[in-house]
Amino acid sequence: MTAKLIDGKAIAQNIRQQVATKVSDRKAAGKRAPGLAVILVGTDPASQVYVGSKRKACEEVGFVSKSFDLDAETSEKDLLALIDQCNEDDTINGILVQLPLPAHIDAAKVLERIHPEKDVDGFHPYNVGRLCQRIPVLRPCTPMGIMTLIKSTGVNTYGMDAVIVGASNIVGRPMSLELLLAGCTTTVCHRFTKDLEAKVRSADLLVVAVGKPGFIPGEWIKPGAVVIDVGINRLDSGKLVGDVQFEEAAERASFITPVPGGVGPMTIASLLENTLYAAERFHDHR
Ligand SMILES: Nc1nc2c(c(=O)[nH]1)N[C@@H](CN(C=O)c1ccc(C(=O)N[C@@H](CCC(=O)O)C(=O)O)cc1)CN2
Repeated sequence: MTAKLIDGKAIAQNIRQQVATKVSDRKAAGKRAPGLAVILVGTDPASQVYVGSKRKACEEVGFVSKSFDLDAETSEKDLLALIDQCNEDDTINGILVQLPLPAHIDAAKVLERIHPEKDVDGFHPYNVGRLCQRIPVLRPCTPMGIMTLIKSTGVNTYGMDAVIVGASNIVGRPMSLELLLAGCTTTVCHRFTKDLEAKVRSADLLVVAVGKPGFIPGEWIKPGAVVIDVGINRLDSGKLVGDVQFEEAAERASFITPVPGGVGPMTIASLLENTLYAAERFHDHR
């Protein structure tokens, strides 16, 4: 392997430590611990794991974590009423609704109901619009964490050709806005993209978020490229792998994220940063 590994686990741990120190300073100054409401609808096993990790991370940094576990049959109306209640609650600084939601619930409507100042996932149209206009406030957690990883490499992103494979609302689209803000010329690829191989081969910086194991062959990687793999795919053997063929890609890239231990831990670290930011910027006067 010639690429340097970007150690997301270690970088995330460092952020968590910094957040914990700030929370304990707040408490020493007589301020309330930030509160995060984590809402899970249904019993999707992966969502249960992620929500469990988020709640544990909150407790470890000294936040107050409020858990709402709702039945898969919960109506959209009841979920919206719970969000209204959290919006009104002064002890809650951040509200997170774990995705995906069951099919009978309109996710866009639910995310739009969260008050933008408590939208620590950064999915509300207000916050996405702010990022689009180069005045970000609360930023979507996975792309925000990826920007922290890219910064840690010391590479200068200005003028880079960045290619993103995957155009989801959670990763691909906000990622394109982050990279544009960081001076990249950005291409977003999706299922209708023609000649994906040529686009990937042209990338100085490649972000892949499609959820298909080994989808990008290592030989497509441009020599010296920075490769960020967002995919987390569990094989029948139980092994976790990304969307990029890691060993082959690592022979060509300059920097690469591993799976696990790359982007995943940064999603939770960014959530903690956003929750602390929301408490300090919007709610300390209460
Ligand atoms: N409301 C949200 N829902 C979802 C988001 C989100 O940001 N907000 N993102 C994903 C899932 N996700 C967080 O919710 C998430 C995914 C992965 C990890 C992580 O730490 N992964 C580890 C491996 C964990 C494992 O063993 O499975 C890693 O990559 O090292 C954290 C959070 C969808 N929903």
